[in-house]
Amino acid sequence: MTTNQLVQQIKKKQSFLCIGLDVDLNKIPPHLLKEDDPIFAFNKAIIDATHHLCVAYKPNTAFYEAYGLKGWKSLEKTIRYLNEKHPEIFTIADAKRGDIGNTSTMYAKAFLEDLAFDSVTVAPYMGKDSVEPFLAFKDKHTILLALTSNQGAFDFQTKSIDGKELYKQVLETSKTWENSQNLMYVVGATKAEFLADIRQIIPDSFLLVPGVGAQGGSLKEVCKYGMNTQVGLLINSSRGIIYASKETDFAQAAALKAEALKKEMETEIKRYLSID
Ligand SMILES: O=c1ccn([C@@H]2O[C@H](COP(=O)(O)O)[C@@H](O)[C@H]2O)c(=O)[nH]1
Repeated sequence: MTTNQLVQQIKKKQSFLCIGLDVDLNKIPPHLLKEDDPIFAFNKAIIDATHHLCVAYKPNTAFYEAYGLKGWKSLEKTIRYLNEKHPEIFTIADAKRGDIGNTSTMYAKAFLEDLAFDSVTVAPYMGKDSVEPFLAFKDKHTILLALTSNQGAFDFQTKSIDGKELYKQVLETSKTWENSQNLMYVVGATKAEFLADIRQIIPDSFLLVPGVGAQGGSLKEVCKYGMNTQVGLLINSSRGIIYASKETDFAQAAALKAEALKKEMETEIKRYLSID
């Protein structure tokens, strides 16, 4: 999917919501455990109930890898279902990969070619040759960890080296890489106050922003400092949406949570932009 197609979806739906499909068998409604593939049954119900409210889905691959081959099959069924039924929706494999060049090429093939996700999250710390293999895929996106939502982000990412914070060096240096137009960046909603500085360096890039909902980040603050003329934000919520109920109404309950966030997004779009 091109960035332009993503922007068109945001305008059409007046939403920049990304729903995280982080499926934990201990948290899903017990009646689903009788299904052949409880993870896929859960995801399908959530997707069917929420697809009109969001522009992206983000399965975190850890929640599938934890269940071995079965989990990988559930991930594959989920992405195939999304690509077949809702090809207009942007898909993110939150896998946080990155390795020496030839290994990164294999990771990129796995997520962008075989599973056919639109994007994959990548850690920047092995540098240019570990990220460029992902960037080589046309109309696919590499979402680089810039400033993460967790407390540990302050251990390294905000530390100054030669007078500049490491996360800023990641942003600046990555702009010089081949096919850098295919880059997006992860910035945690819990770090909204950093967004003004971040926008000075990457005014036009899309940001994937996890951390609203369960981690307590503020959607309003993220929009205040992070929205650009094309919106430029995909705000993710996982647990805050998908685990709204453990009963048979779980998908409807998830849709209500998603709708509440989407309404807030509509307000923010109206506040800062006049897109239609
Ligand atoms: O900085 C980061 C990078 C990734 N994540 C991931 O996003 C979701 C957040 O889930 P919630 O349940 O809405 O808290 C999850 O998959 C994380 O691994 C992040 O939180 N922060």
